[in-house]
Amino acid sequence: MGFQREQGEAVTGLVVAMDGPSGSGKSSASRGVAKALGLRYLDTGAMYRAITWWVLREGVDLTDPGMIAARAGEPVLEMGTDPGAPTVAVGGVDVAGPIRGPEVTGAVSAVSAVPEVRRRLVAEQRAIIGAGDIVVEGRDIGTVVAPDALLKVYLTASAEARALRRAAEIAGSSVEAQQADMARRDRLDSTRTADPLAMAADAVELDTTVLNLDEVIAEILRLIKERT
Ligand SMILES: Nc1ncnc2c1ncn2[C@@H]1O[C@H](COP(=O)(O)OP(=O)(O)O)[C@@H](O)[C@H]1O
Ligand SMILES: Nc1ccn([C@H]2C[C@H](O)[C@@H](COP(=O)(O)OP(=O)(O)O)O2)c(=O)n1
Repeated sequence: MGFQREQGEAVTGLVVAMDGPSGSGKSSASRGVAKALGLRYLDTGAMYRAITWWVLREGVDLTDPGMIAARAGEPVLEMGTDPGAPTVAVGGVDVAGPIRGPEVTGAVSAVSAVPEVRRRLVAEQRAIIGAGDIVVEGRDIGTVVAPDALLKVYLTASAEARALRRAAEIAGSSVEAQQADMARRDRLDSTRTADPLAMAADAVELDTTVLNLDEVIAEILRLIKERT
C-alpha cells in the first residue's frame, strides 16, 4: 500500500492527522480520504471509548482518577484499520456497538483525562501508525501523537451543524440534547492540563458547516496532493 505520486513514484510513510471536535466530520472524512488513497485508518476516539467501556464493565469508580490510572494498562485493545470496515475489540470482545452508547459517551471525557490512559494510548497509536500510510483521527493527533504528519487538518463546524448531524444519527435524540452534550464534552475535553482540542500551529483549519462530505474529502485530497 502506498500513496502514488502522479509520476508513479510510490510515496511511503504518508500520515494525515485529522483533529477537531465531535460532529465536525472527522470519521467520515478520514475514512473517505483513506479509501480514496488506499491508506489505513485509525479512529483514536474509539480507543478512548473502548478503554471507557472496559472501565465501566469492571465497575471502576469514575470519580477516582487514581483507580482508573492503576488499571489503565489492563485491557487489551485490538484496532482494525481497514477504512471500509474498521473494527475495535477489547480482550477479544467486539465493542463497536456499545462504545457508541450513552453510558460510554457520558464517561469518556473523564477517562480520557487520566494521564496514564493517554500515555498508554498515545504509545499504542504511534505503534499502529508505524511506518505510515494512514489517516489518523482524534483530538491531539497533530499536536501530540503525530507532530510530523505530512498534513494536519483541523475540522470545525458550527455548534448547530454538529448537533444536527449527531441528532440525525441517534434515534430518539434531539438537536438540543446533542448540542448540550457536545458543549459539555468540549468543555471537559479542553479544560484538562494538556488541551487535546488545541489546534496545531501548522494545521489547516477547514470549516465544514456549509460543505457536504464529498466537498470536504475533495479539499483534503487537494491539500495532500499539494504536499506530495
Ligand atoms: N460535511 C458534512 N455535511 C453533512 N453531514 C456530515 C458532514 N460530515 C459528516 N457528516 C455527518 O455528520 C455525522 C458526524 O460525522 P462524523 O464523521 O462521525 O464526525 P466526528 O468523527 O467528527 O464526530 C455523521 O452522521 C456524518 O455522516
Ligand atoms: N485523540 C483523542 C480522541 C478522543 N478523545 C476523547 C475526547 C472525546 O470526548 C472522546 C470520544 O472521541 P470520539 O472522537 O469518538 O468522539 P465523537 O465521536 O467525535 O463524539 O475521546 C481524546 O481525548 N483524544
